[in-house]
Amino acid sequence: MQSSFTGKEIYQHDFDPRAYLETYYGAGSGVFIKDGFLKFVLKNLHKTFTKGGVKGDLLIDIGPGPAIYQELSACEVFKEIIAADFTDRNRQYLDKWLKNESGLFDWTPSVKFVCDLEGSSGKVVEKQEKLRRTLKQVVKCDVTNRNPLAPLVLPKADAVLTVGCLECACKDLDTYRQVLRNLSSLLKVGGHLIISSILGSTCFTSGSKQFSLLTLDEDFLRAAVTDSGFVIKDLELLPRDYDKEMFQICDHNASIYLVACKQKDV
Ligand SMILES: C[S@@+](CC[C@H](N)C(=O)[O-])C[C@H]1O[C@@H](n2cnc3c(N)ncnc32)[C@H](O)[C@@H]1O
Repeated sequence: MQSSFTGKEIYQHDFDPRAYLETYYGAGSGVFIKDGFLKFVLKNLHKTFTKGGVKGDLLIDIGPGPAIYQELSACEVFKEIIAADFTDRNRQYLDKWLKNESGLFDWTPSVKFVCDLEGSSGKVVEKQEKLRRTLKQVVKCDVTNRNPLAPLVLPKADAVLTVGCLECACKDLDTYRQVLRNLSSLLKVGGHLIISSILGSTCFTSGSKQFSLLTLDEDFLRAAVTDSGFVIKDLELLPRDYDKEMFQICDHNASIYLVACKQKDV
């Protein structure tokens, strides 16, 4: 299995958006459907953007890949969402979704799940149109840059959301700590950082290609987020029985979801 770091250029060249979505989110057979990760993240995002009180003008979604599920709850409480990913193909895929082009991956099951959580079952079409109105821009991003969105300079955001990206983008724990500071620079003081990551794995497979994962654990994340000038407001763990075909496992087979509030720049 892959052991060396597969950086951003490998994503640019080898990461196939559709293959990734089918493998991990495909109805019934998707890895994240079967192991409960998708519902874990959707339930926590719903909690964060309702009872959790996280809302505002701007949310930046860092490393969305071709996925939109992670924005379905946020689009009810943010005026604007900006999606920011490194690869051209992922951004192009999101742009196609925004244009409601035919033949794209069908997110209906995830949209329905979120509508059910919101007590608005049957509003699947309206929910997707709401997200299409709220997701205003899809921009290039490299989280290892001090300004991850350079050359774009945005107003400070009320929230930065990142799911399953940082463990892919960082070659080591020091880089991860620096990336947290980079993401913090995008946020207002009092703004929220929302991270969901896979713990305890070194590699995943998508479209027959292997991509490295920085091996993370709860203790490291708690310390790194706190040391980056945040106070952790919510932290949930999902013990998972990873699909051994798709992931190379170390230990701590779990996923984490955390919400932290920015106290200061560091
Ligand atoms: C496993 S995918 C996560 C996709 C999605 N967030 C999800 O929840 O399934 C990892 C993403 O990280 C992005 N990525 C890798 N290196 C990056 C970097 N240096 N800066 C920004 N994004 C990066 C890739 O383009 C890819 O879209």
